[in-house]
Amino acid sequence: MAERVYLYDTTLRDGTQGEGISLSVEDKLKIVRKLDELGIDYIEGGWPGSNPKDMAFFEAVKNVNLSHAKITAFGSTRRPGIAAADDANLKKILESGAQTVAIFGKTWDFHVTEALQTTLDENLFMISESVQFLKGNGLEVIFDAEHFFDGFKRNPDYALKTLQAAAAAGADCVTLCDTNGGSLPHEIEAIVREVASHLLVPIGIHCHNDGELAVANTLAAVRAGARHVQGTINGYGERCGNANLISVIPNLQLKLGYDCIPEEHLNTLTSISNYVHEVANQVPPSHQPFVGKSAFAHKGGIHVSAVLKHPETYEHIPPESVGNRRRVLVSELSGQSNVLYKAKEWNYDFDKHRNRSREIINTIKEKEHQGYQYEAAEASLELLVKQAVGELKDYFTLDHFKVFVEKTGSETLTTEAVIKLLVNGQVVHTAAEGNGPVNALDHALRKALEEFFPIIKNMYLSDYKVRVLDEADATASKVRVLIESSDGKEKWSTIGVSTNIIEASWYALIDSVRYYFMKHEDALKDCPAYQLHTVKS
Ligand SMILES: CC(=O)SCCNC(=O)CCNC(=O)[C@H](O)C(C)(C)COP(=O)(O)OP(=O)(O)OC[C@H]1O[C@@H](n2cnc3c(N)ncnc32)[C@H](O)[C@@H]1OP(=O)(O)O
Ligand SMILES: CC(=O)C(=O)O
Repeated sequence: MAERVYLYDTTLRDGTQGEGISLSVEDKLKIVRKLDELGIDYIEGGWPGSNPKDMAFFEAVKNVNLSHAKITAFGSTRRPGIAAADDANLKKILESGAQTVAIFGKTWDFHVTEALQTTLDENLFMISESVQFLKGNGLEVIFDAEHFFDGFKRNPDYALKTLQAAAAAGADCVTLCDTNGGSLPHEIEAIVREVASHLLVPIGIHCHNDGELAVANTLAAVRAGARHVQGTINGYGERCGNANLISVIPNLQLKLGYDCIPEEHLNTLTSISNYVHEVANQVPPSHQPFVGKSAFAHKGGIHVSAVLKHPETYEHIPPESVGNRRRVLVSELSGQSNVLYKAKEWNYDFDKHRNRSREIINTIKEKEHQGYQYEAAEASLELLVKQAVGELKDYFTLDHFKVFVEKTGSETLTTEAVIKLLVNGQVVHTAAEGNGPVNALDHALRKALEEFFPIIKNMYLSDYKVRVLDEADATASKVRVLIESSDGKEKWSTIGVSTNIIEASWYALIDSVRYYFMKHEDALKDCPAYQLHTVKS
């Protein structure tokens, strides 16, 4: 049977020490429910002695029905020179009602003399008396050995004495903290092994990510005997953050064979990570290992060709095991395999030998050379492929458009677009105003098409981005326009490139409309203009 590693989440405490992360009591309660469902053993809710919000959290969480997790309060050892029973922070911990507490104490002699400005002996008393006080009040006590690795490297005897003081006073677990986050995995592994040979009490690990090694250091500690792992969801935390539990968990469970959360919950990691990003108002980093949008996104043709044969050729785990999914990107770095994969994803009957995939890929490479970027505009890519295989319908053809922008004196600027189109052999001529050239073109295009394709009323443009491609050429340079559209249910992205921003926008705009029509061919059957020819490639 797999050995158990206990998970201790500090997103709500150390996580909120990260710049830009602030959680309301309600946010914290939402995250608590998710972490409990996931199977986290301990959830550190905050520091009751720090602020009224954290205290309010401990009050509110009493009404949350948890199936597994223990709510933990955080605090420090007593201040120097006073009795533990008189220490305001320790009293607040008791007041919080939490049954488990993590208190941090100094283990690095330099911190004792410089930060606490007390004696090494007094610090040992502060640790043991604080632990005894909390144990005497019936709490489960985790001692967070702050700066343990830095302390041990400078003065191993004293650092060990601090742990022994906590253990002798009854601490249920001593957690070794790489507080400054600068240790290396081999150091962590050796030091944890050494400590484990001196202590009987369970050992925990708490790593910061200043050397980008928090996850690696956590795994090294577990290999050396730590069985209690602290971290945060998505690695939020002071400075560069904490060990990211979203990465620690699958590494421990899938790679090292430990038992952390129920097997069947592993595939909720992606949704939990996104949920916490959402609650914390953070944009999920697409490159986040295991759960990011790009974590299983294959771009290079060589990779895609192999993944189509055997996914494990370029995937360290099956994406579904953590609730993620494989994606294939098409770009100038693609081979035919990328196009074949996408065609299959779009349910096209596509064959390497029959369907000119070589020509398609060459067109894509040429267009990317001109400035297109299809990985950001899959709807335009799908249109390109569909047209190349002769299946794209000719919904409308442009005869011409004109855009007028007028500004007189202090009058408000006005914009008007005039469009002449051919729809199913019929000439349509319309004009419309807008609050800018693209908006006016969009209005005029809709006006022209509405009579023939009433479903166009269901879609709208939801985002518009412009990027100048050759900045050195200033106003003469090419621009790339990306338009995101939506019908309230789906979203799709289209692209246009030109030296003229209005022309680039037009290309992206008509791709957006053509894509919507293509995806709703069934609904088009009831439209007056549905006798369409296919577009010649
Ligand atoms: C490694 C970690 O991440 S520990 C967690 C750090 N998190 C936080 O600091 C967030 C919450 N903190 C707070 O709300 C406040 O700092 C409080 C309420 C805890 C303290 O506020 P204040 O009383 O105004 O003190 P201040 O923050 O200025 O200084 C910290 C004090 O704690 C003392 N202290 C630091 N570590 C310890 C410890 N392990 N045990 C006892 N006292 C400690 C410091 O020596 C300093 O004392 P001093 O005021 O006599 O110089
Ligand atoms: C306790 C803690 O957060 C640290 O030492 O980093």
